[in-house]
Amino acid sequence: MNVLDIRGLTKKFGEFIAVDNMSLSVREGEIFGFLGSNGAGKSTTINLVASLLRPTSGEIRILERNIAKHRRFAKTNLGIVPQELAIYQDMTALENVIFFAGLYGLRGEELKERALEALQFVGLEDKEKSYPKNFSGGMKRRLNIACAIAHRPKLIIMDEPTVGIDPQSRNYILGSVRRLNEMGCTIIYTSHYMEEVEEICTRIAIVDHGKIIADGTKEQLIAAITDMKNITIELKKADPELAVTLKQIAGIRAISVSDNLITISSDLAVDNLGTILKLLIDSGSEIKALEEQAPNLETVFLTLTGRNLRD
Ligand SMILES: Nc1ncnc2c1ncn2[C@@H]1O[C@H](COP(=O)(O)OP(=O)(O)OP(=O)(O)O)[C@@H](O)[C@H]1O
Repeated sequence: MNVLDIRGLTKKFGEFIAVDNMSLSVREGEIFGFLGSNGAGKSTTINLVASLLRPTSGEIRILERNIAKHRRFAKTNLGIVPQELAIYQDMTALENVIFFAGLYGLRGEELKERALEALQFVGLEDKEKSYPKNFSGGMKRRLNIACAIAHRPKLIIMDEPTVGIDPQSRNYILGSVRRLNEMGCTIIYTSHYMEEVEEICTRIAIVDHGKIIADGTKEQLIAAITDMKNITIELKKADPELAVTLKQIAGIRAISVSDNLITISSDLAVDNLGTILKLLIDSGSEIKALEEQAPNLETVFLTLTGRNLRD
């Protein structure tokens, strides 16, 4: 069964098209990765699924029911972990979870039990009476998750839940995504961290300019570009202008320069390493490391969008 179906979804802000005739299905039991660089349209799509925005056109179905016609059904079956923390600083951890779970229709003892269970799930059971203003970034993120899952939704959408937190909390959150999935939840996970998506997602969609430009398992996505290679070059100092000159070299399909790292997606069949090296040396660049690898998910993203995920 499909937990989510998006058909021909478009969202315009004035003349600007943020989501462009998007179609997508997420099946029960998947951990579905939604990958896209800044402004690709991920949060707008999520806000449309959450009914926080109205589509310009198109249809969204949750568990095969149109969300515009079955608002209550959609709400009770969906849990959203928003990108921006949505918690009240002047309410205790438990009060926060009770407040949000209450919005989904839970009441009385059941509400309190589920709220305590959700706090336990994210490892904050001993913090029920504490105020989030005293929490670390990672604890606030975990509380944010507890608020979204206490009503036991079938579909949970997490919008970059690991941004700016310590590695321990990050691992805790990734572990909880897996446990939620094992308990029967379908998860949509958006992230800027390719390695997280590679680690936990069973299927991945790449979003660019409001469209899904590729969709499949990690292996399927990589198999589509086996004729490519990935070249990474670490320089003492990388000038973004280098991308423009490197782009002229035969075989190079896409380049990204971030910090001191140049990532190149190139045709496997073209032997261009010598030309690349000569150009870098002629430009006065100091090369610290150079590596040629088989394509990975980063290469797929770079080849298809022409950008690095974090550009
Ligand atoms: N309310 C709005 N009014 C006008 N433009 C908007 C509005 N909301 C989003 N946009 C634009 O729509 C595009 C898609 O934004 P969106 O937030 O969906 O991207 P995203 O993929 O979630 O990016 P990020 O990773 O930065 O969150 C952006 O260009 C953004 O500026």
